[in-house]
Amino acid sequence: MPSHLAPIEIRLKRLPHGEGLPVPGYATAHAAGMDVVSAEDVTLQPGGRHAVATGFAMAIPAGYEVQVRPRSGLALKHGISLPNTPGTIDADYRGELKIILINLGDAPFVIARGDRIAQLVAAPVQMARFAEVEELDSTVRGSGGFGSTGVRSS
Ligand SMILES: O=c1ccn([C@H]2C[C@H](O)[C@@H](COP(=O)(O)OP(=O)(O)OP(=O)(O)O)O2)c(=O)[nH]1
Ligand SMILES: [Mg+2]
Repeated sequence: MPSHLAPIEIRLKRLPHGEGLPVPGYATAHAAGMDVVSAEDVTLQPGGRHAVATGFAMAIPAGYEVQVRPRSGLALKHGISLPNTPGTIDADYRGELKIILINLGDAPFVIARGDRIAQLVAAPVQMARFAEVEELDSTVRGSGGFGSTGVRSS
């Protein structure tokens, strides 16, 4: 296993209402995301959103984050997504992990406690700082953006 694939350890605290729920984990050997389940029964109306409890808090090692991503099956079949995807779990956050779900489908979506609702991807964080300057170096692109390279010539 390449060294960058060695798993990091994330301390996990089970909250009282997380009793009996599975620890988030990978469904297959090389899955990128750990499935996380709901700690509550909730119904999302079409267009509705809710911060769904997971029953866990965590302490991510400094220099890492956890990204919260939708599950494609729920997205495709039911229009269930995350309005803030990918959600960002900071290394210094000690509150409960919540999954902000939105129902983009046209039918109410019923979530039962224990249902897998999202997936968690651990990732390194490159810290940076801004150095304010008077002028920036010039490039071929310049200020072109937002589709500037997609314009057809004829
Ligand atoms: O889907 C999410 C997104 C965030 N969080 C928690 C962990 C994260 O560290 C904290 C803050 O998230 P974020 O920085 O995205 O939100 P904010 O609106 O900037 O709030 P804050 O001012 O608290 O940083 O909220 C979740 O539990 N689930
Ligand atoms: Mg923030």
